[in-house]
Amino acid sequence: MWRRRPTATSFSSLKSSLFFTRLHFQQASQHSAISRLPSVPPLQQKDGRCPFITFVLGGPGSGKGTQCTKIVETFGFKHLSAGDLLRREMVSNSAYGSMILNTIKEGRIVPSEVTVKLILREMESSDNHKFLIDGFPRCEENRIAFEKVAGAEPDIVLFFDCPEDEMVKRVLSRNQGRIDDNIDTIKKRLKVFEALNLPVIDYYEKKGKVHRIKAVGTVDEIFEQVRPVFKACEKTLNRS
Ligand SMILES: Nc1ncnc2c1ncn2[C@@H]1O[C@H](COP(=O)(O)OP(=O)(O)OP(=O)(O)O)[C@@H](O)[C@H]1O
Ligand SMILES: Nc1ccn([C@@H]2O[C@H](COP(=O)(O)O)[C@@H](O)[C@H]2O)c(=O)n1
Repeated sequence: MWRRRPTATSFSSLKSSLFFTRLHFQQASQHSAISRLPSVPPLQQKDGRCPFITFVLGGPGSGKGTQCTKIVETFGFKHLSAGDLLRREMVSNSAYGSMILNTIKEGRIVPSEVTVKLILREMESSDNHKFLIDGFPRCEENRIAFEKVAGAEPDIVLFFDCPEDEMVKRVLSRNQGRIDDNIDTIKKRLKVFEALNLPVIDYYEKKGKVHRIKAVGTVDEIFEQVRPVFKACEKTLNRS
């Protein structure tokens, strides 16, 4: 369970949904607008612990979800896939349902207000303090909104670096009935990844937080690059 200090800002106190939606469509002006949001004190768990946050990034089909499953098994993290949370919200009779459906179909990015709220709700209801936040932040708006609202930065960022042709091949053979696993949407998702997600990776690279994983080879071979990243921060993982 999580507790926020009394001064922490919640979404309800952040201007309005319209504010975030407008930001989504006005990438150029978003940074100055979001940067005016008040910062909040860092989230702390009920037992006084701070969460260990890993952002898991990479293009569509780069293998993020597959590797997260192995990290959960080996290191006991809680896996939060932003895409899964949005798909669950989409089919839950939520007011956001049709907006999420259309956005995913088009390979675009759902406004941060929605996604950050879903992620924080999961974090707040978890007893775990180690989180893999998979497929988030997808753009600078996501990143800034999370950092402002959660009052936290990731401890580390994993970037699964995979050639485009391999990502396309994997997505097209995933066969899970996803509405965005078709060639037209994949092309759009790849463009969005390059234009909006790579700048986030660059941002964290400059802060020395990115661990770049060459995401080719078998699942086990790739995991052998991932394992030492978490081994190296075992002390921090068990911090109190
Ligand atoms: N190393 C690998 N070699 C071959 N196939 C893989 C590998 N890793 C994952 N896959 C397969 O590729 C597909 C995409 O993997 P996964 O769902 O983990 O990617 P993702 O990055 O989470 O994708 P998305 O962002 O689209 O949700 C899955 O069918 C998965 O089984
Ligand atoms: N932060 C995010 C994450 C995802 N989306 C939308 O969901 C789609 C599927 O995401 P996966 O991570 O499961 O591939 C993605 O293409 C986006 O439309 C989002 O908006 N914001």
